[in-house]
Amino acid sequence: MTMTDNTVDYIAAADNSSEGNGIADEKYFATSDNTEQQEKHNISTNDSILEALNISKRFGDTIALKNVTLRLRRGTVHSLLGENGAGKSTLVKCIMGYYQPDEGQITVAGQEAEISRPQQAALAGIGMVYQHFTVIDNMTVLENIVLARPIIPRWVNWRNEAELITNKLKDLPFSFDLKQKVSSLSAGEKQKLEITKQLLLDTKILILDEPTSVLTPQEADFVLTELKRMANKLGLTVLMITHKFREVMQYSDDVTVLRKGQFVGSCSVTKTTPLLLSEMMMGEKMTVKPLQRKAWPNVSNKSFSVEKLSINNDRGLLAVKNIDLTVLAGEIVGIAGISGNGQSELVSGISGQRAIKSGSLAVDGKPFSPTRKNLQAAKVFCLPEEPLRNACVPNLSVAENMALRNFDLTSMSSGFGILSFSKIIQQAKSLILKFNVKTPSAFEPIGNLSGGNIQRAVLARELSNSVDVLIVANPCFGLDFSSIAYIRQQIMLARNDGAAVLLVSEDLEEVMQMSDRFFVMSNGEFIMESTPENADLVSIGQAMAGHMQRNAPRGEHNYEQAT
Ligand SMILES: Nc1ncnc2c1ncn2[C@@H]1O[C@H](COP(=O)(O)OP(=O)(O)OP(=O)(O)O)[C@@H](O)[C@H]1O
Repeated sequence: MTMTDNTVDYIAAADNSSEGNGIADEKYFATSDNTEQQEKHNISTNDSILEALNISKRFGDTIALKNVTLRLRRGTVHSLLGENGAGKSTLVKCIMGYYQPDEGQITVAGQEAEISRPQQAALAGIGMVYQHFTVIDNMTVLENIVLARPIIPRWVNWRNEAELITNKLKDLPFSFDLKQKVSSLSAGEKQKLEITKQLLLDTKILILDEPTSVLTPQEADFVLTELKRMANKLGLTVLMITHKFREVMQYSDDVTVLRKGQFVGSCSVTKTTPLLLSEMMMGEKMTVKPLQRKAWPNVSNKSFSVEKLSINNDRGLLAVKNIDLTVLAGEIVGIAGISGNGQSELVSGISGQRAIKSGSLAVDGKPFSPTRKNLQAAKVFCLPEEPLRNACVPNLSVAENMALRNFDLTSMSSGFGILSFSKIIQQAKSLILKFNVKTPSAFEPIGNLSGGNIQRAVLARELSNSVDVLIVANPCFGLDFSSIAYIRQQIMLARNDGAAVLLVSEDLEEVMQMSDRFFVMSNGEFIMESTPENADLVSIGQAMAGHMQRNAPRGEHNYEQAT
């Protein structure tokens, strides 16, 4: 086994090293004897609770997984790392029975497991918490818990169920009022309910897809501490897809890295560092350029403002309550907050996707109505959250999606109002190159791209013209660190070029890093305004969790006692 001095003891995948696939690197791929290496480096194969062995999966021409092996030790937290498109979701979907691997084998507790449906995974003791909530808002906590079972009885004795579940909850870390409607839970509570649903199913192997993305920093620490305790003390096994090195280093026992659909390495976290992990993910040393924030740019671009704005949610209830906001040209104004506090209604309202109940918008001081035509004329662009759902047509090609903003302009016509497909393809090819979108071709349906590449494609479309106002919502949700660095860089460049940028984000770190000033939004209102230099994470976390009195004077934080 060849190791450089500063290289952690990576464990090699069975056969990858000999295939000359472009990933193999001596320091990561040292031997073909996987078992021997694992035992040598203290990741004993004897206590494996789940093994996904030599898994391959192809979608048409795309090789999503090639000969990937993952071993989970009983009673550990195991992180699965990889760039966007590395194959993490495909691997866990193969384990959960959503996909059938083309090759390979899954074993649970040493026995080969036939998992062709998620229900079979549940019966084998494997449960998953997805990146987006699966709880049903209109039902109670109790109803959601019972409905999560793989087999639901025709007749449910709700009184007995309530008693049974109340008793079981005493042994679990999160508590709930079983009669409470899920719609009234915060995002953090919903996430705890998703985890609890699985734990109550007697799940032995819990798979989590970016479990902390909707949590405040304090909630994230609490949830991960509890899961690690349950793993190390009670024998639960946790597999966590994450892009956050802090979570890997602080809360995981082992880590496996995938790159371009292939196994790169697996080791105990005590034997690695974030730098080495990033190198394993990227296949090269990553140098993330620090964000270059220009001193207030001297620009003549337009500002964006809203006055006394109120917007209803889908149920007709007031979600945005009478807010005032001005974003000047050349500044990034952040809006921090836990999801479900009016941010998505705000973004959809000001970008013309939802009716405004009352109040007004202005660009450069002039009244503004966000119709498609006006957005184009005023150079207002938007990167909404979940771009696949909110800014794309999944079955249309990457090229067609990239042309959604300008297909009806004369510049994209071949004359007589006829669409020019060659111009659409030409535009896409140049944007794919410029924004480094990884896609088999411009003709690929955009829905087949990985999350990060969909995000890049939409950003490419929105930033391809000169921008006066840019509205972005959770731009880096679910992205790997290099895509995050890239997208933040692009947003900062737009600001430096004079765009007025409104950045709505549930990622506090992002708001603090990017904003010139920011608000915290809770229950439809701005309850705090500050600059990143003048605020601390703990106070903002408390404000986000709603433990701050509304309408506190600027810069003064009046907290109710945190519960
Ligand atoms: N249903 C599908 N049809 C076609 N291609 C797919 C499909 N699902 C995934 N892929 C492709 O397989 C590869 C792996 O995707 P996957 O979603 O597993 O990556 P990931 O590591 O989970 O990425 P992300 O972090 O962005 O979620 C990507 O190239 C993706 O475009």
